[in-house]
Amino acid sequence: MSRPSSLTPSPDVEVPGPHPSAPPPGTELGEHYDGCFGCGEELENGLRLRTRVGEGVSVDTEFVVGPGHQGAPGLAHGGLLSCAFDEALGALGYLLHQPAVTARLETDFKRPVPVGSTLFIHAWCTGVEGRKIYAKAVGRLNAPDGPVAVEAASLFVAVGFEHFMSNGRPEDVRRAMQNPDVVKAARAFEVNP
Ligand SMILES: CCCCCCCC/C=C\CCCCCCCC(=O)SCCNC(=O)CCNC(=O)[C@H](O)C(C)(C)COP(=O)(O)OP(=O)(O)OC[C@H]1O[C@@H](n2cnc3c(N)ncnc32)[C@H](O)[C@@H]1OP(=O)(O)O
Repeated sequence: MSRPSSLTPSPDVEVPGPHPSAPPPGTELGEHYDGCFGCGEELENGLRLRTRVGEGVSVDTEFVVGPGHQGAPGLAHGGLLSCAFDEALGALGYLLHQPAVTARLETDFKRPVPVGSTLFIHAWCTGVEGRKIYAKAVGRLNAPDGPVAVEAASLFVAVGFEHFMSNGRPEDVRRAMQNPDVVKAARAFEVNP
């Protein structure tokens, strides 16, 4: 099936503000699920990213690149950098109070990212059209105003909670639903698990 390739919304699209009950700027969002490779706090080999709410529908995420994240010797693996961006962009759904999944993610690698560096990722929503949530992100080296190393653009598609319930491996879904934090995350989206 052919898909439109653009990751840019129509010029007249509305750029939404945060949902009235979205957490205020500065709030740390915490993990949305302990098995998440991007944000799971206890996941041994995960990225363990922490994300803070920014102004409007935006977030800031820091990725500390460690020796377990290498592609070439001493340099971050591009796929893991894309993963960090997927996580940061996905967190915008919290501010819109809308569960959503990545449909497209485009990543531009502009500079090498060495092990030991911190990538400061800023992600923001650029528009919502029906179920389609457009967003962009930029990653800067070692400081929020450091040189740009990575840029990303994405299209997320809004889904209902049943997307996770009916597509996830049943034992993982059952285990997740026993975790009060996941139930709390689901409630934060005002969906009924
Ligand atoms: C029980 C416990 C649960 C715990 C959970 C707690 C809450 C957590 C909530 C949130 C966590 C956030 C976590 C962030 C982590 C990172 C996010 C990820 O990595 S997500 C994983 C990777 N992504 C997928 O697995 C998607 C797989 N794809 C799909 O499921 C479908 O393709 C889906 C939902 C994306 C679309 O399918 P359709 O059938 O619902 O809808 P259609 O009609 O195809 O698309 C809707 C519109 O979007 C466009 N579209 C869809 N895909 C497109 C594409 N690839 N490129 C361009 N446009 C596309 C279409 O053209 C259509 O546009 P027009 O409305 O007609 O204008």
